[in-house]
Amino acid sequence: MTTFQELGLSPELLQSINNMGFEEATPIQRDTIPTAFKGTDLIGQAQTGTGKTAAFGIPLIEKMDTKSRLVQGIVLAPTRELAVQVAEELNKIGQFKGIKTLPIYGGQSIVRQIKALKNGPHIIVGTPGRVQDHINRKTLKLDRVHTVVLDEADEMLNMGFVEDIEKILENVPTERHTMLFSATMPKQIQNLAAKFMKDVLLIKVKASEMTVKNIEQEYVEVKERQKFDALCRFMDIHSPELAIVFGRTKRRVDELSEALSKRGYSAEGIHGDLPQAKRDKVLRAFKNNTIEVLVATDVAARGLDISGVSHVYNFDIPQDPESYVHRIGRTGRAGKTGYALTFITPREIDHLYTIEKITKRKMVKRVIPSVSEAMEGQQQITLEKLMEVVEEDNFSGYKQTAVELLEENDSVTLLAAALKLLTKEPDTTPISLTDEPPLSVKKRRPNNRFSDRRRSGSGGKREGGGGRDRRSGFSKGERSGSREGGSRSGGRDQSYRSQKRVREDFKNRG
Ligand SMILES: Nc1ncnc2c1ncn2[C@@H]1O[C@H](COP(=O)(O)OP(=O)(O)OP(=O)(O)O)[C@@H](O)[C@H]1O
Ligand SMILES: [Mg+2]
Repeated sequence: MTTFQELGLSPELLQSINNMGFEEATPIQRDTIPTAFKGTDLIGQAQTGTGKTAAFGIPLIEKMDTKSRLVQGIVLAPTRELAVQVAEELNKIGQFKGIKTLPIYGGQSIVRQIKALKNGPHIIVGTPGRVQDHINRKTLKLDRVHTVVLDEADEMLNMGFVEDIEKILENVPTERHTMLFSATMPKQIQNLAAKFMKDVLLIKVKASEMTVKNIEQEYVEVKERQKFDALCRFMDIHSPELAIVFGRTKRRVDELSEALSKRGYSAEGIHGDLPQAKRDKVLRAFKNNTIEVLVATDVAARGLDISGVSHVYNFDIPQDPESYVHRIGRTGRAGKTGYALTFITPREIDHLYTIEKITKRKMVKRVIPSVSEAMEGQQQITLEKLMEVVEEDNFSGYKQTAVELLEENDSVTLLAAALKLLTKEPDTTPISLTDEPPLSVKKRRPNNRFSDRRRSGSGGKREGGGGRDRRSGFSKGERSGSREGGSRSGGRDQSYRSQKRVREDFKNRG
């Protein structure tokens, strides 16, 4: 165990870390913070949800000069929501040192951002498009920046972003400290990264598997037409606290969230073609538990830290193993348990093997639950809710009516009727979902992945690895306004009940 004190943090940072409830450093924090303090360029790779943000955030903030009103540090992130989330975390870490971090991203009023930039933030967390926009307008100067971080570095350095990053870095002094972080770091991206750094050190937290152990991973083979009913049945059985359902395209997400709502689930969709205000609203509702199911493109696959996400459903198989790792990493964060289920159509089975090979982890095969199993699942949920009310013992106003009812009916009949009333029975409301063709082999390859993004057509538009840019389907009109797109967020605590439920689900699946 390594404490933050042992890592040599200043009293101000120790105070904020303590306020944030961090008791000990995670392995990536333990391994990277001392190296970062020395100013060595590094690539930090560790599994999803293991505290990479603070691993770069702590040294970044320690290096800030509070007396200066110039921007000294910049963090680049692939999506808007992730930029916001990272800025929030940095503001927490820098709270007692008086370090101000400002997120700047597309889709938000540029005038507001220009005003905020004049307030002298020490650190900027931005999406590449909007950062470039401010550089061009001369509303953001990076000539005093001494530390640069690329969060989700492999995503940032893919072909869709690399030119933007190069352009931004041209504005930063060459004498700088650069840090790259991600849960995945394909070899070719590591090689590319060397171009941006000096004597780079790869700090990789050793793990036998690429995904965290506490995420239960399963798959189910389904025909395209069976997918939706299968999803509903699985969700009825699992009863997720919060679930993310990933679809391949924007159209898919729209249709899926509408179909789920029709069937009585509390679901909303998020993707890069939605106005930023809508994206913010949906994500806020998900974090507040106002909605229980977030249907998303890969825009929500990277970095988002929403506690309470107990289940991830890959309704469509991800485009590549990296995307799989990040998608399922939205659950099972900070040591919590999680569950991920991937739908595979018969022609996509090879993709499953590739994912298993790269992640070094086998998924357990499931079969589609029957209607009666789904029904049992729902009854179980009703029972749990009922027993909670019984424990709360706050229903004396109903007792007289109960006594009267029991005079004319037997208790089993009454209870069964009440259970029926409370149970969400399997619903067969017709829905409309356009078939998605199976993922083809060539689209999986990282090098093709990016050109796929550029090619994305209108109907079933792909979002690409993060649904960000003109190249990833974030498309039109984002040059000056809302170019990058994307999405991520911050968190709550998973309740005991949901954890218990997850565990019980695991047991039920045997
Ligand atoms: N030392 C710590 N002790 C306890 N919780 C921590 C610690 N460090 C970070 N966390 C919390 O763990 C959660 C995950 O952290 P973070 O989002 O930085 O993960 P990540 O490694 O960047 O994941 P991803 O690869 O998905 O981006 C956050 O809620 C964060 O506040
Ligand atoms: Mg992260």
